[in-house]
This record gives sequence, structure tokens and C-alpha cells, in this order.
Amino acid sequence: MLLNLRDYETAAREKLDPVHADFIAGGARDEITLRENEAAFARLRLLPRVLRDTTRRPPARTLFGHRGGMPVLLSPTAFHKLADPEGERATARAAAAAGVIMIVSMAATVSVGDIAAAAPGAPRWFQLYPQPEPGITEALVARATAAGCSALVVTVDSPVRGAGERNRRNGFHDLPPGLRCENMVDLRAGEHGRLRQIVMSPELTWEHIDRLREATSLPVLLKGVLHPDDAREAVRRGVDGLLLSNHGGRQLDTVPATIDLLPGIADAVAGRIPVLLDGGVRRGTDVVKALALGASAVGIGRPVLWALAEGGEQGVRRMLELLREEIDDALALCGVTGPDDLTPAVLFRPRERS
Ligand SMILES: Cc1cc2nc3c(=O)[nH]c(=O)nc-3n(C[C@H](O)[C@H](O)[C@H](O)COP(=O)(O)O)c2cc1C
Ligand SMILES: O=C(O)C(=O)c1ccccc1
Repeated sequence: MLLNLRDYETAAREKLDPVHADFIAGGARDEITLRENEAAFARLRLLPRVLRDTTRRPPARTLFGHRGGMPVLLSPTAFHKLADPEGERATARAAAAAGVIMIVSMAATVSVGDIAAAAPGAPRWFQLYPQPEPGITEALVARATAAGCSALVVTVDSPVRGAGERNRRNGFHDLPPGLRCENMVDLRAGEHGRLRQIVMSPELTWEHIDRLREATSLPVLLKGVLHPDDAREAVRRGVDGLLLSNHGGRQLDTVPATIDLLPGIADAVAGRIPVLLDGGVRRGTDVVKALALGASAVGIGRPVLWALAEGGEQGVRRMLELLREEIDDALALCGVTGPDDLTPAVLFRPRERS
């Protein structure tokens, strides 16, 4: 029975090639951070208030002009056609139905233009690995802008590709025949959407971010900043938002859970730009915890792919509906009547024993 987000993984594994299921589930190296993301949410305890009339739960906040149906976004994930033949088209329709922003991966198996055509008018952002050649980055930005993307999410935690040992054991190094990274087609001469066209480059610096900001009028968010000093630098440079993420435990293993890093990042940013968070969000209570600690919204990664594999567009729709119900339930049970009630006071801190 599909009662919650975790159930979708079990259901999806019945339908997926185990090599592809490993690609989705896996993390880097020992997968310590992968497990820690969920474990850290599970360690936090909520402390509700009572008798506060929670018939009107607070609406989602406005993010760069978009007022969402709930404070959830679809984090960018590669290769949706591994999960469903419609791929990112199906995901985009489900996101549109739920009123949530889809962050389209640069490594999508449907081009961002075709995704836009599948869900016209729906809010979408574009995720970018800046390429060492500025011309290629700019061509990608032009494609995303033409497809109506309203923000750019620049992934900065990948100077090298993540080391997923499951993929190495399974010999999974690129898309199967017939599938391509459609956003990359025709960008480099003689290449046709193979994974290696997406260069993860150790040469990138803050100057690349400055240059990108000059080349676009879209808001630029950084995904993968973990150190408070880097968060301060991002604000200083005029970055528009942060997506606090450890890439779902797929880049540097043994970094902390994002929910444990959130208080430090929120302090460093001090409300000057929105901070979003992803990694291990599986329950409505996880969403409430992240909002209480200062996130403006949260992203979900793997559950989208599991739901897509389980039931295509309908699967993702239903999964998002379950999450919406859980958030609503958690807010009511916490006694939250408005955004001002979502503070660290919702979290229980055991008294230190002397
Ligand atoms: C299969 C898979 C593919 C991903 N592809 C991308 C990607 O193309 N770009 C990116 O910035 N992050 C990518 N990520 C990371 C997600 O955006 C996100 O940070 C992570 O999945 C969140 O954690 P969660 O899966 O626990 O929700 C990917 C993650 C997974 C699981
Ligand atoms: O697997 C990933 O985490 C990821 O970010 C990615 C990026 C490009 C292509 C395939 C996967």
C-alpha cells in the first residue's frame, strides 16, 4: 500500500532495472551522509502548542514571485526516462497539478523546451553545472530562458563527479542506448547528448558565478553551499538564494546532514536571501522542522523518481498529494496558525543534565 513517500521506493523496485534503482538510491562512498540526512530529521523532536485554532494553516511563502501550493519543490534529478517512458514530461505535469516548482536538471532526458511544452504556464527553474567554456553555459542559459524558466540553480558541490560505488560495481556509466541528455544535444560539436558532455569542472570559481549573473537577468541560486563562510560570500556577491544541499549524499561523503547545517547557514544569511533545503525530506514533519529552522521551502529528490517509476505522472501526483496532506496535518498538530509560529520554538531541546 502506498501510504507515505518511503512506500514508493518499495513499489518502484518491483518495476525498475536493479541497476537503475541503485543509481537512484545510491550515495557516494560509504553512504554515511546519505543515511545521515534522514537520521538527522528523525533525531529532532517537535513540541506542539495547543488550543490555538488551526483551521487556517499558513499558506506557502512566495518564492521569486511564485506562490506555491505548498513549501515544496522538486529538486533537480537526472534521467527521468529511466523511470518512465514519458520522463520529465510526466514529472512536469504532476508538478504543475500540485502547484510546485520543478527544478529541471541539466541532465534531463527531455529537453527543457519540450518539458515546458508538456506543462505550459507551470513554474519551473533550471539547474546548471557551469561549463568550463562560457559559451556553452550561456547557450544553456538561453535554452532555459526561452523555455520560461524563472530562476537558475547552479550546482556548486561537484568539482568532480560523485563516486557512487553501486554504479561502479554495476557498470552503470551512461544512459542506455536511445536515451540522451537532451539539453546538451548540439552544444558541443560532434557530441550527441552523452553524459560526458556534462563537464564537472574543478576550475570553477566565484568569478564564474559573477559572470553568469552578468549574463542573465534571472535570479541565481547556489545549490550545494555548506559552509557558513561560503553562504556569506554568496550574499556578498549578490546571489539571490541558496539551496542548502549535500546532493543527497552523492558528492562528498561524511558531510553533515543538511538539517543539522541549517541553523548555521540561516544565521550567516540572516534573512537577506531565501534559504531552501533538500536531503532526506520524507515526511510532513521533516518539512515543518526545516521551515522552523529557517528554510523558506524544501526540495525532494529520490521520492519523485520512485513515484515516477511506480506510477508515472499519476504516481508523482499522488506522492505529492500525500506529502501535502502530511504537511497540513503536522502544521495543525503543532498548533501553527501563521508563518510567525514556525520558529525553533517548535523544536524540543532536552535540558542538559548537570
Ligand atoms: C538520481 C539522482 C539524480 C540527481 N541528479 C542531479 C542533477 O542532475 N543535478 C543536481 O544538482 N542534483 C542532482 N541530484 C541531487 C538532488 O538534486 C537532491 O539534492 C537530492 O536528491 C536531495 O536528496 P533526497 O534524494 O534525499 O531528497 C540527483 C539526485 C539523485 C538521487
Ligand atoms: O547523479 C547525480 O547525483 C547527478 O547529479 C547527475 C548529474 C548529471 C548526470 C547524471 C547524474
